[in-house]
Amino acid sequence: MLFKVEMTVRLPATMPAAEADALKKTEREVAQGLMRDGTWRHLWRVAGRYANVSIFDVDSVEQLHQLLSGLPLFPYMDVEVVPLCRHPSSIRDDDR
Ligand SMILES: O=C(O)C[C@H]1C=CC(=O)O1
Repeated sequence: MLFKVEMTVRLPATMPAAEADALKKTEREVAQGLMRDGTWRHLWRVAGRYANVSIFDVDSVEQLHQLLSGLPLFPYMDVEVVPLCRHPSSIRDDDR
């Protein structure tokens, strides 16, 4: 099942830089692990914002929720999830 997920990160201005850097480093490691195993298919920066648009390939909504809520930056994110299905006009065979 494919989902478009938009994550907007809002770290508190009062968070010490070292704590923010550590969270971002751990987040990157988790994200790259999920990208390597194919679960986090795409990760794009939204230009001009501390936000991303991602495509996840998961087995269930529960798996997606578990994954998103386990991200190190999750407590500081606004997350919007949109379910996707194949477009009948698509000529790609990697979008199902
Ligand atoms: O930077 C972000 O958009 C937040 C988050 C998503 C992946 C990652 O490494 O950090």
